[in-house]
Amino acid sequence: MSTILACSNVTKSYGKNDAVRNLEMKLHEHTICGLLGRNGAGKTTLLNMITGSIFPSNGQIEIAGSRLKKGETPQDVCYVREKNLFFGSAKVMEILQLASVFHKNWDWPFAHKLLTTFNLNPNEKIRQLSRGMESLVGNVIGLASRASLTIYDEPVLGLDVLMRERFYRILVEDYAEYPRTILLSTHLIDEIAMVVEKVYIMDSGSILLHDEVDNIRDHSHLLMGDRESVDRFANGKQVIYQEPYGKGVLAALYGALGDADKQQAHKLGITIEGLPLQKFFSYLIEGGQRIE
Ligand SMILES: Nc1ncnc2c1ncn2[C@@H]1O[C@H](COP(=O)(O)OP(=O)(O)OP(=O)(O)O)[C@@H](O)[C@H]1O
Repeated sequence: MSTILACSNVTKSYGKNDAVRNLEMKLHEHTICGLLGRNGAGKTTLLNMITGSIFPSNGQIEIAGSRLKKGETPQDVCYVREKNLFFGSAKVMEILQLASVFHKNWDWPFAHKLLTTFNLNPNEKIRQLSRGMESLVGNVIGLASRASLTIYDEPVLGLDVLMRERFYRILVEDYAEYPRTILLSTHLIDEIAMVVEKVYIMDSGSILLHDEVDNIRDHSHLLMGDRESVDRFANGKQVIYQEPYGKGVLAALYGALGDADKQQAHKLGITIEGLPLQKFFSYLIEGGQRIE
């Protein structure tokens, strides 16, 4: 599988603060990925660098094998920002017409169909739209562009549950027909767990963990039991977080557990549960461990 995006040792500093620090990241062609991180983790800064809006203080970014130069906007990349930069006085259709010029794979019949699906009036002015409707205009552009690399920063912000589900469904269906690389940055983790194949978890400007969602699901476990038993069981395993729980302890563990482990846990009176992605994310961030 070829690499569409490679960030090597990327840092972006603002004064003494690094918004992104020594970040390494590779995205392969034809995957849907999630970028997760709490407020201020550096996600938007990273996306702005990948899409050429700002330039790294250090390191390099390659898109489809070409090193991104200062002031350059990468070709065949579509960036749907959290805060769109659309002109308020422009009509929805005018915004789409402008976007279509920049994307060689733009699909007009699909764009028209999406306007209907998302209940958007092409003649309405941007300033007359609700927050959710404005997000949807960005999402129509992201979908209809069919760019080799499409990046969404909080694409479902302000959308009701019906529209969120509709957006995710169309994204997955269209991706199946027109495979490309899609990166979704969001705080709504459990929602995208159904959509993405791989996640990148970011904290304090760098990637704490990247893995397939299925791997994370198989490898993340929540243990509950008395402290001594949990400590014994967890010895030699990767504990990402621990806290007191009633009279005992609760521990989040990352790694494969076989039948022998499960039998041992049973003997020790330890209960083991799976962890939803959102919970795994919280424990990983709280524990602050990097997983290689
Ligand atoms: N132009 C700027 N000047 C100074 N500091 C900045 C600037 N842009 C971002 N930062 C800082 O860099 C850090 C990362 O910000 P960034 O917006 O990338 O985070 P984020 O992960 O996108 O957060 P959120 O989820 O809240 O949108 C923050 O501490 C922020 O204050």
